Amino acid sequence: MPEFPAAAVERLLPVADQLAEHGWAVTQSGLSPQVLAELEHNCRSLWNSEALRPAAVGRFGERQVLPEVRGDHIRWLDDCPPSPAHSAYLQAMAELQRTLNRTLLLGLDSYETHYALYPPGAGYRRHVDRFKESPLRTVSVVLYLNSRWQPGDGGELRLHLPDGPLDVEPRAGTLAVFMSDSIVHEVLLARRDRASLVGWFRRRPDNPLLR
Ligand SMILES: O=C(O)CCC(=O)C(=O)O
Ligand SMILES: [Fe+2]
Repeated sequence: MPEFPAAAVERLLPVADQLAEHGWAVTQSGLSPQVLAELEHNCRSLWNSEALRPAAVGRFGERQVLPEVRGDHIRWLDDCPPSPAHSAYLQAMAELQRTLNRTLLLGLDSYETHYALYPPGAGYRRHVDRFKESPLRTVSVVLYLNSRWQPGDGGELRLHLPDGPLDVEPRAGTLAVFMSDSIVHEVLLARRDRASLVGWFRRRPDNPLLR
């Protein structure tokens, strides 16, 4: 099995520690400015070419588009053409997955991810990410792609923590990581188009130890 660069693992250990202790961590992704610029460009081009679809809430038969609850537009990365930036992003997420599995024994075994764009006026009301009917999402990850974000642009991620709310600015390169089953969060209304890649590490469906 190929080893990941020691530097990446070293950088991610504090993220694993913080996640274990508090259920959330905010860090820098470690992706180069070129990769971040390409990912931002891809997300905005998909939006401009109407290749993003309004995101739904609920599962299975109950899926509904409710823009007042959730106003982002998405496209799964699996439905996008491969590119060097996508590979770099997925490699960085694989490093994170490996570090979390090694240090916290979370049994993460797959990663699902989509681009998301919140146009002005869009947000996502308070929720947790794990579905009741399909409890596989274990760790949520959001990579922000807004190179020109400024205070006043809105679209902060608000984590509702025991000590009170914590807002994360959606600046390019910032990575928010949190437990999918327990951290209540919301996206505050965006005032400018807000681009991101959102993903979930899932545990395997048939792990007998977790039944
Ligand atoms: O983009 C964010 O900051 C969070 C998005 C989110 O909560 C979700 O897609 O479930
Ligand atoms: Fe969420």
